Amino acid sequence: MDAYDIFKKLTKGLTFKHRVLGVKNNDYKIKPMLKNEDIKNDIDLKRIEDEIELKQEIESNVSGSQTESHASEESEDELQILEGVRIEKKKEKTKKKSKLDPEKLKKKLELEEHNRFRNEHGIKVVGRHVPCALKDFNELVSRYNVSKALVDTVVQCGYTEPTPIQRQALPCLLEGRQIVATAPTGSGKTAAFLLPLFHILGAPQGGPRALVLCPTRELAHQIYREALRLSASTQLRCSVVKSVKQSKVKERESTIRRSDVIISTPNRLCYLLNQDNVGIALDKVQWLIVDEADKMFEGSVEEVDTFRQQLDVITRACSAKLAMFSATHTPALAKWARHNMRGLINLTVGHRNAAASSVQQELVFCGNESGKLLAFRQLVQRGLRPPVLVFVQSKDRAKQLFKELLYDGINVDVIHADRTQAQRDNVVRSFRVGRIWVLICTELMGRGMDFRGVNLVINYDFPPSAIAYIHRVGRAGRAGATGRAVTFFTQDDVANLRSIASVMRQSGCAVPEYMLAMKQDPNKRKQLMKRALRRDKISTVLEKPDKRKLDKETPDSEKAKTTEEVKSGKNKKLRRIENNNKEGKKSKKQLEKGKKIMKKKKKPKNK
Ligand SMILES: Nc1ncnc2c1ncn2[C@@H]1O[C@H](COP(=O)(O)OP(=O)(O)OP(=O)(O)O)[C@@H](O)[C@H]1O
Repeated sequence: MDAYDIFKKLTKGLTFKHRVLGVKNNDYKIKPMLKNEDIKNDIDLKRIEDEIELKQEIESNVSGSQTESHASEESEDELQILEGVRIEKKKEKTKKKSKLDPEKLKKKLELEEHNRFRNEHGIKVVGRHVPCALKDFNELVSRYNVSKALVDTVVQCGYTEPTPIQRQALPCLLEGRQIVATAPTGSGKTAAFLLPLFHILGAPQGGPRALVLCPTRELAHQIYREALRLSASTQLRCSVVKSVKQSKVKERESTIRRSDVIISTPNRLCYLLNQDNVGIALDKVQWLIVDEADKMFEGSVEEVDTFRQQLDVITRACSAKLAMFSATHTPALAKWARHNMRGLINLTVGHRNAAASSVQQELVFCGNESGKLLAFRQLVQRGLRPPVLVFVQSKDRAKQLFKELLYDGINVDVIHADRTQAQRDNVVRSFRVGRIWVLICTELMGRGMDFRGVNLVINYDFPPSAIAYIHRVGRAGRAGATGRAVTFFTQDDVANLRSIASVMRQSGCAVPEYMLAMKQDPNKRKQLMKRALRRDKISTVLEKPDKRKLDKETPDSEKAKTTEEVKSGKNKKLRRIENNNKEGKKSKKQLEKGKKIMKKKKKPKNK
């Protein structure tokens, strides 16, 4: 009888749940007390291991529960089976038993249920002790003691059930957790941050006690309108920081002091904070909400007077909790949040950095600038269903396109930074009520703007980045509606074509394979982020070609020909002057010179 046989006899009836020797989490451990030189026994132990595994497999197939009871019956702490080989019962066994504690099991099942619910709504969370998502708005009353009147107002606004971002962001903010929330365009992020504020602030006290920052004045006004709607049942005072002319500074100061919630661009608020004669204190601010948060971290750290620096000024002026919201997420935002937000919860709905799946997207190759105008007019001919948003890359191009379309018989208007605030407000209002069918705009309107019923977005100029694309096309297909986005592109736009094609593919739209396989030049893409591409003027009137562009694009042979032509043109001119001189005719310059001399001569000497 060898060692293996003895071991087999002694361990009859015993079950080894996991592999023994060298494997973690085993219930029993064989502690080799052998000297290193005893190799034979070592080999035996290996064999024993394999045998035990096999036995265990067979036993568990016959009766799973029986094996459990066998193991539990064994009360000895240690089994001396061989000289030098000892089986030790692991102390962790009692711990494992406690895992089956009914309380813990209940909690575990509940957690699994919450995760399943989140998965159903495409919600992903990263963070510690994340509050569970809301089933419906009434839960706000039962779980968080939110006033019934506030919940009723929400329902009156037509919000019958919470959107996924609202399901998860509302409990987080109501439990005082700092969050970075990323959810698709048009998915109700505004209400997701306004509602908890109204509950937390309770009765009006002034302050201000909550700040909402966003990148544009238009968006600030839109958030303000939504805040007025949702806070109708409360006495809270919400204000938007309007123009900050020197004459109005004092007026703004008192409005801010009396308000509970302030909505502003970082720029305007910083301007007021920097005024010597203005005493705005942000020390009472409890919550700082940043909408379109990733926009605040665009550009490099070295750049001056950026949103990032303005945000730093504001966060230093108040010791508030932070919540960041956007449809897109960037590494710069993630880094800042990691360093500045304690107990952070990262909350994502759907795919990060994806276009809204409710928007049907297509790419149209137009060849060149005149091709774009032609493609646009073809779209109009086929019939546009207003309201339509048309994006161009600069205010000059917005003006040019407006001039072209003005007489095309469509109600068109334009909005850009060169228009006065009153004009901009007027245009937005007219577009909302349907007086304007086609609105030409720049990146100014790309983020956050919520125009009900926009069913077509035309990217007349290719977006400078995939992030800009996601926000632009997200002006259509909002709040559960469907929409369409058409993006024109020319040979000049290939730098960003692949990334935008990937975004389209991710949201389920058809894109040609070659676009996804294209090489991308990261330097060119970075340049495009800083400075927009130079494009030919939008015009049906033939213009002189841009000489600089011509020089770049014309091949050398062609260039030589062109230079020859220019030279011969110059020579022709010279020849004409020469001929004129020969014939005794004077050039214009010569005539003017002569006139001046004559005038001098005519001046009276005795003055
Ligand atoms: N629970 C809800 N049920 C129905 N509609 C809702 C709900 N919550 C918000 N909405 C509506 O959805 C639309 C889009 O909301 P909102 O502007 O807040 O979107 P967003 O996520 O901030 O979009 P963006 O990323 O473009 O800024 C609004 O018209 C709003 O009234």
